[in-house]
Amino acid sequence: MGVEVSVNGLTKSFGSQRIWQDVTLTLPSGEVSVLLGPSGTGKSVFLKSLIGLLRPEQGEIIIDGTDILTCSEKELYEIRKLFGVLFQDGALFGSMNLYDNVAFVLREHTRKSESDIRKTVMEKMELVGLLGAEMKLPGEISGGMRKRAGLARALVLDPEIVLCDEPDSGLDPVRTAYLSQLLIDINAQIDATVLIVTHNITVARTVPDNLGMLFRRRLVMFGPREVLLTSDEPVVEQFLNGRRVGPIGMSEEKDEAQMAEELAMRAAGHSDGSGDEDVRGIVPQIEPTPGSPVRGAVRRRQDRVMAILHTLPVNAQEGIIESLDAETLARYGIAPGTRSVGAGERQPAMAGAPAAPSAGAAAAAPAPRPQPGSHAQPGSHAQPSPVPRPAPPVAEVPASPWDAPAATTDAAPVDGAPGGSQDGPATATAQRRWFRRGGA
Ligand SMILES: Nc1ncnc2c1ncn2[C@@H]1O[C@H](COP(=O)(O)OP(=O)(O)OP(=O)(O)O)[C@@H](O)[C@H]1O
Repeated sequence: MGVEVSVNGLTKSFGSQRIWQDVTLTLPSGEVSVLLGPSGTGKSVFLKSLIGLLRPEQGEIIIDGTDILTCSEKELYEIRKLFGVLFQDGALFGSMNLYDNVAFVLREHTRKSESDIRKTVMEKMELVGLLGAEMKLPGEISGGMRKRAGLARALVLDPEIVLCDEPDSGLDPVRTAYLSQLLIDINAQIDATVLIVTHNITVARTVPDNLGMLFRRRLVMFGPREVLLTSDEPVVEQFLNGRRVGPIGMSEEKDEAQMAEELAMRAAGHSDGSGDEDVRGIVPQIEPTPGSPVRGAVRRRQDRVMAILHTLPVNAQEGIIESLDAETLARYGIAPGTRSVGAGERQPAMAGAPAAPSAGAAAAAPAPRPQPGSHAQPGSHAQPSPVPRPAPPVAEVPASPWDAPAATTDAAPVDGAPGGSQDGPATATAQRRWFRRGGA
């Protein structure tokens, strides 16, 4: 199984240009995560930081128990061996055929014999559907095939963590759909932890187990896919719908006058650049091609998400519960007809939330609260909101730049019922007991 990547309070600047700050998230072992964000928000910088190619000035990146920002060069070298990276352009050597491009890594970094190298290269070429194209040069094949070749090369050292920088860039929607399927199939095959950076809304909606978004130098949210896909956060809503109206502007920042003008245009019937329909909502996730191994991440993620279900926004809870069959619901002690089990978005964070089954589980909750020893500071996500926004999320949920999470919410009672009715447990402890009993 792939290793967990835990990022705490990470801040990166180039000179006086702050790229992002106080980024805290965990990529759970073996799961697929997508990081979204408008152009220039530092997604590629984030990927490069994870692999130690760039050095954030603050925070921690814990991989396999090692903080790569403070470890020795030798340790970093070892940690890097865990990674396979698919760069935006495939980063293939133009003068080498695909076979040699893939073999290059093995020749450089291992002492394998040529016959062993051949075995591995052909295995990876088969995995990405390129058997028969080994002798072609990168310039002789399509963009989609180049991506596949780049992926074969990324997989050649059997990585435990796979980073993909805009795997869809330059691909048409059909090739993108094939590549999305391939990424899921590969995850099923090798059970690696995968992080994909993209702007592609379809990829974001259909591929990952977890979704996050960078905007205005902050991680707006990170958590189970259902949280972002049902979010009312204006910046998430705008991005997922690909519309002009919203906080994201052409050059990222947008002033109130422009916002007002765009709203007036929309009210007057001008298209805002999106389709008519709001595309938010939980759509089915791509499953491995029939005949592939079962994705180990699915069951692990289900256990993890169900353990934190009560902390998620109500919309996300409802979507998750709806997606489960009666037998699965029963396994988690959720009674038929239950729509949600926690006060979610209408409530502050619950005191002493139940222990998660693994470090990854807790950390993969959206924007976990800063822990002792973490560099993230309470309230550090605070930023004035330029637009009216819906009710604030729970402190454990979106680390939104629009919210100033109250440092004291940990101790606040939860006085709404699971599902938001008025007669439920009055405290977090009571709610936990209620959850264990299987709800109302
Ligand atoms: N090595 C570097 N030195 C100085 N500035 C850099 C460096 N690398 C990236 N930047 C700057 O960091 C910012 C974020 O760049 P990055 O490529 O990470 O954005 P992105 O979100 O991946 O964008 P896109 O979606 O367009 O690929 C940009 O302003 C870029 O110019």
